[in-house]
Amino acid sequence: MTPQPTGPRPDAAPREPEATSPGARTPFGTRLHAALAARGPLCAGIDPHAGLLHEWGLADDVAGLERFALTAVEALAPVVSVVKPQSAFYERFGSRGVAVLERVVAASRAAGALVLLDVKRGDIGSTSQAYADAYLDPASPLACDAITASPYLGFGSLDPMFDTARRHDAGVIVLALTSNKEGPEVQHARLEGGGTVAGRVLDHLRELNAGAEPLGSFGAVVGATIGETSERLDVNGPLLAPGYGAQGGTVEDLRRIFGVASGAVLASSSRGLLRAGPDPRALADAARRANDELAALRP
Ligand SMILES: O=c1ccn([C@@H]2O[C@H](COP(=O)(O)O)[C@@H](O)[C@H]2O)c(=O)[nH]1
Repeated sequence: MTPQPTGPRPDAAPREPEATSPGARTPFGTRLHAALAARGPLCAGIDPHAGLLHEWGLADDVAGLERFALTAVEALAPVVSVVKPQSAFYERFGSRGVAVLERVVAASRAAGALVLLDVKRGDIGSTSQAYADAYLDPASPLACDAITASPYLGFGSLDPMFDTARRHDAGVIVLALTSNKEGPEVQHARLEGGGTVAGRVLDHLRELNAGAEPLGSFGAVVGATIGETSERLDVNGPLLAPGYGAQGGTVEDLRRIFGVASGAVLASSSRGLLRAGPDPRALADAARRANDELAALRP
């Protein structure tokens, strides 16, 4: 199958208000706050699963990947506040897959969406710096607005990412209470001084975001599927909620879990949304419907 051009189609749906302020020195949290108000809380995951390529009538190869990902971007990036490509689905095709990811990032930003790259990086500090240079420095070919990070080498090992993000007005969203059933084994573990591992991550994020207005740039991943939690989720930063859609999380779950912090929620759906394709209009309509139902989260 021949990859299609990514420019706007003459019959494309009208674009929602601009989510970003290109070129402006504006912190990620401020840009996200404006994007949520302009376009709503839906974060569109662009995850080219082999099964989805098949459902769309595409081959599970680089040409299929490119067609799938760029069609999804063309349909969704003009509509949603944030696009979240999951890096693994591009990396599985090696350097040519990563080249497609670079185009996904560039085309999404050109269409006015913020790009949160889901890479869940975390390592010793010196390597964390290299990850920060790869994803958060505008000079890098894979520079994004924000990335996901894993704190399990110790929260402080992510400092180079936070410092680099501050320098370049980018964001870092850290795993706290993930949507998968295996997460609690580590995240609910109790610390010697009291509290849980997840609670400590949330405390660190609250400290990093102290005084930031209207929203800090350092956020937490808290799944829409976690059920009940007694953790304080108000970190004055973005709350990325994967698990909405295909994993079973609903708007009601989000309201119950996040309560007063619901205004900072970015509800992420990948498969649930992408199954509306390959028709770009059907994809864009599915995103609008999701944003309409998620409007119940706004204060
Ligand atoms: O706790 C987490 C953290 C990240 N994810 C990622 O979000 C999407 C979910 O995809 P769906 O198709 O909407 O289930 C995927 O990229 C995961 O890697 C998560 O699910 N849970």
